[in-house]
Amino acid sequence: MEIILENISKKYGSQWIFRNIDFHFEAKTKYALIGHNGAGKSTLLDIIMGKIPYTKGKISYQVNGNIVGIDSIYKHLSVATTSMSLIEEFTLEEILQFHFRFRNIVKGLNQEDVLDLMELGKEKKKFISNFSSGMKQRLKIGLALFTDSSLLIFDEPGANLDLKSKQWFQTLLAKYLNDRTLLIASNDAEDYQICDHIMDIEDFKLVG
Ligand SMILES: Nc1ncnc2c1ncn2[C@@H]1O[C@H](COP(=O)(O)OP(=O)(O)OP(=O)(O)O)[C@@H](O)[C@H]1O
Repeated sequence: MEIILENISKKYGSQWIFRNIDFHFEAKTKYALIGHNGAGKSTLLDIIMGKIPYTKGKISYQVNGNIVGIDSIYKHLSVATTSMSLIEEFTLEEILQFHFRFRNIVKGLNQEDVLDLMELGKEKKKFISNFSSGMKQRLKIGLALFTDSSLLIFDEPGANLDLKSKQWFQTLLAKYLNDRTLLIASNDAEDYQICDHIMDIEDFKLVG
């Protein structure tokens, strides 16, 4: 997916988070968004995914040269953020069944494969409410990564992951990203080592 930001500005109350931003996220390219706490990384991702409105400007999206409207962008993206919640009353098995009733699994995999790849197969009867924070993060990452989409968004994917899980994330990302566009907000270089470009949200310039 290609994402074109034209003159984008965002204000909360009287506070401008960013103003007059022009940027072109190219298709099939991997971007890291970095910047100090409160710089606006999550705000930008939330705008791109259509979760919150922007104040001024225009965003357009294209998949394989076709324009996608903001009202149907959700069909093309998959997301894992620390702020999103999981349905705690479901077991792991139920949440996968529920999620993949609405979204397709990436080609070549089935739900059992997804359980195995998340390394949570033994927990399939466990309620999400009884998952540890790291297990929940693995699940969020798995649901996003194994959903067939053309834009993958991760906001602080390394949150709550131990060293082994961070390695697990990197390995799976390298194997299953395919030619999707990737946006990762993080200040931990380990999380975004796979990225082609690093963008500093403070001035919207590529720094790597
Ligand atoms: N709903 C909101 N209402 C008012 N201000 C908000 C709201 N959400 C975010 N902000 C403000 O917008 C600014 C950017 O926040 P944002 O969460 O996008 O930063 P961030 O770069 O993701 O930070 P972090 O690295 O701490 O996650 C902050 O000043 C924050 O307080």
